[in-house]
Amino acid sequence: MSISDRIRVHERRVLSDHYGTLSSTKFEWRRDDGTWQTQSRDVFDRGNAAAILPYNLQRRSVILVRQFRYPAFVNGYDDLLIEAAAGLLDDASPEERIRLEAEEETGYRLHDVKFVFEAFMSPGVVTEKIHFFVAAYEPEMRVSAGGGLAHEGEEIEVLEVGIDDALAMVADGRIQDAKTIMLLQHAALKIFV
Ligand SMILES: Nc1nc2c(ncn2[C@@H]2O[C@H](COP(=O)(O)OP(=O)(O)O[C@H]3O[C@H](CO)[C@@H](O)[C@H](O)[C@@H]3O)[C@@H](O)[C@H]2O)c(=O)[nH]1
Ligand SMILES: [Mg+2]
Repeated sequence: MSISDRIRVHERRVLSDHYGTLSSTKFEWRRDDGTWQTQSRDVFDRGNAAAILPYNLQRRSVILVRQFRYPAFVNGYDDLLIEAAAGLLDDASPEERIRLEAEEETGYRLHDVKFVFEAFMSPGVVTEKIHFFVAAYEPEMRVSAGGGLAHEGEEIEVLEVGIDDALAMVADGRIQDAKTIMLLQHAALKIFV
């Protein structure tokens, strides 16, 4: 099924074109009763991304990262943010990108990575879709300290956390990043059973 015959795009203006593109589009949407309604929406396009949760069943642990996020800070989160490792795809495939990103940020060179689902994270405003992965890890897969790219401003701490502690951190607000909560809940439902 396609809904493309319900949309007539009239005008798209680029408001900002820097790390991402912010545009404003005027379009008509054909409502259920058949009438055409004019709407305007601002849209931020920064490309798509991938995120991963490395897990170890024997240790009942997961690997997370911790870093400064200015948008969260400016919205009242006065601490470093705990997240699953993630990165923008640029032009790579999600699987290719997430292996590189996992190693760059966590220092773990993962073997099999498994795709679990994909999701729009803020579909009213942001075009971004995140591709989600999980991967089993062993301590000896750690080949470097990780930490991200300092020259890009990244300063990433690597955390090995018990799954029960991580879920408690979701419950009490110490973990507030959506992609991380989604992956931890997936792990609780499908991996640590
Ligand atoms: N100077 C500058 N650099 C930027 C800007 N935006 C991004 N960058 C650079 O681009 C890098 C992107 O790093 P990635 O690891 O590829 O992406 P990410 O920021 O971790 O994004 C992931 O997490 C976000 C927060 O949850 C997600 O929003 C995003 O979808 C993705 O999953 C940043 O470290 C930073 O160096 C910007 O506006 N200005
Ligand atoms: Mg990242």
